[in-house]
Amino acid sequence: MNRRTSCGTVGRVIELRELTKRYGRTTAVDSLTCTVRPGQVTGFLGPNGSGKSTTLRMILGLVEPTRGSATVDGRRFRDHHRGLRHVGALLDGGDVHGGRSARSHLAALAASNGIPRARVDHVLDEVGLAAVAHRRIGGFSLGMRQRLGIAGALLGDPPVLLFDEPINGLDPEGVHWVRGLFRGLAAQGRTVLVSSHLMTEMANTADQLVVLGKGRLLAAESVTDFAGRGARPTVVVRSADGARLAEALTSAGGSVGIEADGALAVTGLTVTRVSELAMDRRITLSELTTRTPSLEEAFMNLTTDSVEFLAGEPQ
Ligand SMILES: Nc1ncnc2c1ncn2[C@@H]1O[C@H](COP(=O)(O)OP(=O)(O)OP(=O)(O)O)[C@@H](O)[C@H]1O
Repeated sequence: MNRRTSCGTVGRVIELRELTKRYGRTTAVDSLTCTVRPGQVTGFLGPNGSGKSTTLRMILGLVEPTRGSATVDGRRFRDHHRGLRHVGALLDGGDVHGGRSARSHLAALAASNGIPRARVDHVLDEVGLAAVAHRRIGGFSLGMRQRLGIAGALLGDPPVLLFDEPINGLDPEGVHWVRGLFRGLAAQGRTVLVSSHLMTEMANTADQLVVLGKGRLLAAESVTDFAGRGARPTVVVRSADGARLAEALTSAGGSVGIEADGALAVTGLTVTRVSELAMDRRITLSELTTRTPSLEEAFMNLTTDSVEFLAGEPQ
């Protein structure tokens, strides 16, 4: 990657304090308090409609909070006077003038933000659009528009970067590229906040997670801690004497479910305890393993109660 490590790039802390936005009777963001730190990629996760975009817009001063505050480096975005040179953002990749070329779009953005023109070709190169820089944006694929939006965010070489659903429309090569880009930006000491409604997209990219459900903070912790807390490991145990085993496990305080293939799925007891209980009763086991929930399962467990519409639910 051909990036300057310039700009005295000391990343900046984003602080959200009791941040709240109401639209009529809808509370889009509800008393959100959290800190997003430099030098790491923070995944901003939540189901559709959980308030991610509204939060990003409040950080950028595009939406006025009903209550609370969103600051970068201790000040509101609009008090920084450095615009795109302070915080770069991809909000909606499709939201550009289709009649312009990629280069003229970025040149106009550079001019209105006091950014040197040389940055335009630099970022076009960085996002892989140099060869199509002269083409009209109207003919761009969704993936190319996303890349252009990312170029716009990088244009001011800012210490703070916000990306709203940046992976939408990117092909697998694009997804791989964008992950490396985010990690590289964080390694340079920048603050990188990336929203997504899919945990799988964040699992290999983010160091930290901020998880929202119906506008409320559900979790703010490292990916590793999140993976460990989502649900307790399940002990999977199999025996020809399943009914007697299930009874022993239940009376010892375990919760026992029966899998489609007849194995027992036990929570609330360690694998050692399950083994002891079987031995005490001389029950022979044909399988004894533990299953740790995937990040995706942990995310689903945490957010299921806060999705706006569940499949199959009457609307
Ligand atoms: N301008 C608006 N007027 C009224 N309601 C709004 C407005 N913007 C957002 N909302 C509502 O606020 C809630 C949060 O929306 P928001 O777009 O911030 O969520 P999100 O997590 O970004 O969702 P998605 O992943 O679908 O983009 C939703 O219920 C949405 O309908």
